[in-house]
Amino acid sequence: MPRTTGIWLRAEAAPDERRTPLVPADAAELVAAGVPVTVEDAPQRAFPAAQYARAGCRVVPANSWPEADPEQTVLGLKEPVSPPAALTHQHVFFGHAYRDQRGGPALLRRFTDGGGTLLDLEYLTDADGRRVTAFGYFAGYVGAALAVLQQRGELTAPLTATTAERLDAALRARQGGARALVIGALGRSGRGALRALAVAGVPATAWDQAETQQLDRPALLAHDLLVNAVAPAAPGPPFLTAGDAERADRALTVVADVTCDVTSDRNRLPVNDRVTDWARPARRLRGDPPLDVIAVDNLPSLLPRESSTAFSAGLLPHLAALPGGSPVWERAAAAFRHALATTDHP
Ligand SMILES: NC(=O)c1ccc[n+]([C@@H]2O[C@H](COP(=O)([O-])OP(=O)(O)OC[C@H]3O[C@@H](n4cnc5c(N)ncnc54)[C@H](O)[C@@H]3O)[C@@H](O)[C@H]2O)c1
Repeated sequence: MPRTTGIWLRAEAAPDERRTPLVPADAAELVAAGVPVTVEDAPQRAFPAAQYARAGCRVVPANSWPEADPEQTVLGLKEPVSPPAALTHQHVFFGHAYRDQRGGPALLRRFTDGGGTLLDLEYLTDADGRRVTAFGYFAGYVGAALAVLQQRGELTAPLTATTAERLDAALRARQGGARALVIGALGRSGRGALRALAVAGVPATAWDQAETQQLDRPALLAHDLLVNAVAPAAPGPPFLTAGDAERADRALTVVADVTCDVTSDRNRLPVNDRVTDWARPARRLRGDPPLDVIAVDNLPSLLPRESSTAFSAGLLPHLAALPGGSPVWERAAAAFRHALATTDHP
């Protein structure tokens, strides 16, 4: 059963990663509950170290986590950079290592070399298998917002981190002017997308699994915007084909691919085969009529404060339970053990 004597919040390695899995207000709650919290100073984090200090956390230099007491749990969002290669602690972060993902075996090797444990944030689930916390809502919200702005000719590059207040204001500045379809509308990203479209005054059709069993292609192509927010469990027929893209009578001009499964066999939008980025968020696939795709794979990072606050709120009760262990953490540990046993990681 995973346990801990305290939480050590790492600085993120990526210089443009401003999000955090634990915000100062929630760190204060952990401290008040008797869980010691150590926070690495990270200038790019959307929440200054001083706020953590006021919350009762000990602030230490960035990248000092290898010196953490062995019983501490090291918390972050993405894989810690070397050195050290061998990971000895109990770590909590998104490993993206259990489903044949690139870099997965190398990460698992770091754990077997050091004897540490990964409690992967993606595998923190309740008894029904639902994730206890995720960034999906803000991914969908930002993805749909970018699609609306692109369709209005108002999307400016490069993208920079912003706030929901500013993004809402940009969406409200003009109302309507398009019709949108959200696929995966019942999920976290889908709900976020519907909210952005409501703020923009853009009428939205909501489809989920029931509506894509027999895809109504003409209905799909009659929408100006398409937001793909599905989390496909298996490969399946495309939502949009090259033939659809060639049609001169389509209304569809902007696709926001929140799912971003671009290189996987589950990609339901095979007309696009690559992600876009903050420098060039929209890529033109066809010219006349235009068809643009937005496939940014780190959308929640554009709203670092809001997405961190929501994510941290979901994680807080589980961090509070970690010192004594809980079924959520045990399931994450079991997923790690299963990955170690079934993944070749020479
Ligand atoms: N681009 C980014 O920055 C970013 C960030 C976070 C998540 N994501 C991705 O967004 C996707 C959605 O994440 P989520 O948290 O909203 O997942 P979720 O599980 O909350 O929701 C997924 C929804 O898709 C629906 N769905 C699955 N297959 C479908 C199909 N064939 N047709 C119609 N609907 C279908 C499900 O019923 C569910 O309602 C995931 O692939 C996730 O990895 C992307």
